[in-house]
Amino acid sequence: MMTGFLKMHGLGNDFVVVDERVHRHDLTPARIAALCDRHTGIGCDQFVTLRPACAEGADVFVRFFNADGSESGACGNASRCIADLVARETGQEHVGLQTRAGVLHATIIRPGLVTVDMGTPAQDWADVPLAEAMDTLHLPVAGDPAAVSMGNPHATFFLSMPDAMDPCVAGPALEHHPLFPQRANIGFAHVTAPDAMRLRVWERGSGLTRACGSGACAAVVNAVRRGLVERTCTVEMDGGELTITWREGDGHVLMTGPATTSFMGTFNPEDYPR
Ligand SMILES: N[C@H](CCC[C@H](N)C(=O)O)C(=O)O
Repeated sequence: MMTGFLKMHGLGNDFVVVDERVHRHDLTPARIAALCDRHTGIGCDQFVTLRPACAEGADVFVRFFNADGSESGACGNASRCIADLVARETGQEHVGLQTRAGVLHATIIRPGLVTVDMGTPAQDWADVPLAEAMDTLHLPVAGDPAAVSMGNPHATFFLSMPDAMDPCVAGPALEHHPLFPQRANIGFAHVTAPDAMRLRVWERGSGLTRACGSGACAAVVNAVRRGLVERTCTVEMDGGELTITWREGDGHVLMTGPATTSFMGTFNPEDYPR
């Protein structure tokens, strides 16, 4: 049976979205990885499935998979895209997204521009599973990263020079470093003003992407904790900008940016390995 999909992106971080709210499709991790391949599949950074929500306040249950078929608890850019999609279907201004990391609340500012409340960051290194707490001395690159979970594990390196480190060189070794038993998304940030930074992210399971929403949230939280930026900060990535606010009071992280639909298509799952 043919399976329909939507191709969407947030700042060039691109997604194949399969709607399983009516029919389940036979999507194994190997099949997802094959579909994500840019040469022999559809091609995307993340594969997203939609199922009926079963949590209070949620309109849809969203799952995020990386290009290698592994699953992630969070994906900021895809969360904006799915909120935009549900809003277009229902006319709602507020959309609840059930994810593996909890229910996220999104607000449509206008079609194609969405704020997602990414929830509260987990405390520093404590919530990013580490093999040995705080032992960052033996990392393959120089630096003193800060780690935080936004529903998925992130480490941010703060660079004194813009683009001082090539994410494609440093990223893979750090992603797979024994320090991170669940692997990690690795951000390389350079603060350019009290309210602005440049960021590139080597993503766990997907490699270098043009933008990473949860990575931008993590970078701002880590930078605020180190006194490097204000609580509202613009994050410039290769694909464009997000505005991140780490709200005082309840400590929620708000991410605002675009959500774009590229095209619709169909594929036959049986053409891909199971
Ligand atoms: N691109 C996503 C992050 C995917 C995270 C994933 N690579 C992992 O945690 O394994 C974002 O916009 O937040």
